Amino acid sequence: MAAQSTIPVVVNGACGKMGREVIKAVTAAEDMTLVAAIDKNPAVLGEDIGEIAGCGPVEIPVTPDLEAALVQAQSEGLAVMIDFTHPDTIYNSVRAAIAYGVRPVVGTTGLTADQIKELAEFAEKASIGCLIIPNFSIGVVLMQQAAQQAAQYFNHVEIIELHHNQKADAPSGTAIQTAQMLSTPDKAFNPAQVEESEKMTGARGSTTDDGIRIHSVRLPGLIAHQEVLFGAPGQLYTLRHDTSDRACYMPGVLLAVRRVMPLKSLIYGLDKIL
Ligand SMILES: NC(=O)C1=CN([C@@H]2O[C@H](COP(=O)(O)OP(=O)(O)OC[C@H]3O[C@@H](n4cnc5c(N)ncnc54)[C@H](OP(=O)(O)O)[C@@H]3O)[C@@H](O)[C@H]2O)C=CC1
Ligand SMILES: O=C(O)C1=N[C@H](C(=O)O)C[C@H](O)C1
Repeated sequence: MAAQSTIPVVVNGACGKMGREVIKAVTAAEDMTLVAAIDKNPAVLGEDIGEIAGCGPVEIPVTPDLEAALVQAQSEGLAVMIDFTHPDTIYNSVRAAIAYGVRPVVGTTGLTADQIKELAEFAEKASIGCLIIPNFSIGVVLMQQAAQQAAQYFNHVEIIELHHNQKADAPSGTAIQTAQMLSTPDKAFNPAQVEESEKMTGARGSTTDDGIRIHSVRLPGLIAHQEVLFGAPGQLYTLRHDTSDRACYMPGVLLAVRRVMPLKSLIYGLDKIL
């Protein structure tokens, strides 16, 4: 069989904040062909997704029918579904893509650890690559790696994530992944110094099994930001990442589309494919 010239791509959640950036990036990528743009907003169904994304007409109408798009993509070669939708629907969409032989590249956050495990088993059985990437920006990977290093030397750490107030899930996928990356067997963070009592529920944030605190802020005016604060007697070490434009995620998204093609199982995190 002749090698395919471009990667057929389905974008799920195409009309959303991330979806519109992805449409611009995919249509500009020479090695990818946009096959379908899926969204559920009735007001935009049938409209040209290029017009909605602001990159000019691309003659792909917005449709709500993910399954038909997966069938079409699969018929055009080894295909990829990029998903930026909603925590409530992402599990079923990933299962559907794998069932149709289409490789999922998942930016949508909010999957539970159990769901990720099940999807990994499903992808493994189907021998289909799948990437779940809580954050596609290189700056966040570097912040997480610096935090991982610092966690070897500090016993006290709290994460503050700050996002726009349209965000459905809390804490952010990035904060959860960051906390996971700091975990090592046998280490409990933030050993209590006094007996604390919360006078308002949630004042001290949520706590991971190994004691890392995560605090979530939601405000208009924010995009996506995270601080990792390490404390020790006499010093504070603060790492911070700020997103000022969602374009920052696109190099990571396009890299993930290329990297998922030869995979036969699920990988979690951009750091694993750089
Ligand atoms: N991994 C990463 O680097 C990043 C991840 N994200 C994550 O991506 C997700 C989307 O974020 P964002 O773009 O800001 O959100 P938006 O709400 O702006 O966009 C989501 C889009 O998906 C549509 N949608 C929701 N459910 C479905 C469905 N079942 N089928 C088809 N379309 C659907 C929405 O339609 P409607 O408006 O009608 O609901 C909307 O158009 C979130 O989970 C967010 O946390 C965001 C930024 C970066
Ligand atoms: O909803 C967002 O905006 C973002 N979601 C991701 C997350 O939950 O970590 C990635 C980034 O923080 C932007």
